[in-house]
Amino acid sequence: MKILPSIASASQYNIEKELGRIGSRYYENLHIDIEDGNFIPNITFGLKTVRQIRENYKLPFSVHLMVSNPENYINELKNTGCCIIFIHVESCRYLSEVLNKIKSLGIRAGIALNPCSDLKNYRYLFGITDAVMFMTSEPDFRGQIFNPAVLENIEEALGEKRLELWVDGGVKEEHLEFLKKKQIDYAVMGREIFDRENPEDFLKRINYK
Ligand SMILES: O=C(CO)[C@H](O)[C@H](O)COP(=O)(O)O
Repeated sequence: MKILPSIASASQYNIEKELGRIGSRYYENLHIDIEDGNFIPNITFGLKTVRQIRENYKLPFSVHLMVSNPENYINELKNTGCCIIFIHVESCRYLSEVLNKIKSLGIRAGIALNPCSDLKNYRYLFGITDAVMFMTSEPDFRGQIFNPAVLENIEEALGEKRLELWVDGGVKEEHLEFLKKKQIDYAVMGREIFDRENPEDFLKRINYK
């Protein structure tokens, strides 16, 4: 399992400095939550900020669109070095259309599920989606406490299908063993990384042990 830092949980006042604190050696890509104040109440980054980070930072981005109408963001993200874009299953009507649009740009496409959504209802997308992300807490400032119950029925929902599995929300070091047992491939971590005195050392320790 690989750990990815989520820049939305860093100090928004000091993005450049925060990127310096995590360096670029000990993780695969930078996780960016784009939140629009509509799909969820909080607002994080706009596309202009994403483009400016791109100009000054070399690793790929995994982008998590926590927005209404994610289809409006896809073209703009084309040249920003995204390795994967997640759209929320609750955010638009025609999910397969948006996933195919992302893939047509040569970017991997994933579905993200809020804690209340049941993966079983999205099995029809298993042939299209490259990955599934489970929100392991409610998004935004709603406590964001890791809830293991979100992952209770994933084996049943997945059946024989082997999809790349991600988790995001409230993940702490103490949850990593449980997540490995659940065969999670990527765990996104925000506060657990950026609230540390030396986040780069932490990434080195958990990703390279
Ligand atoms: O910001 C978020 C949702 O709004 C995400 O949950 C974030 O990527 C992870 O943050 P944390 O690990 O601090 O819960």
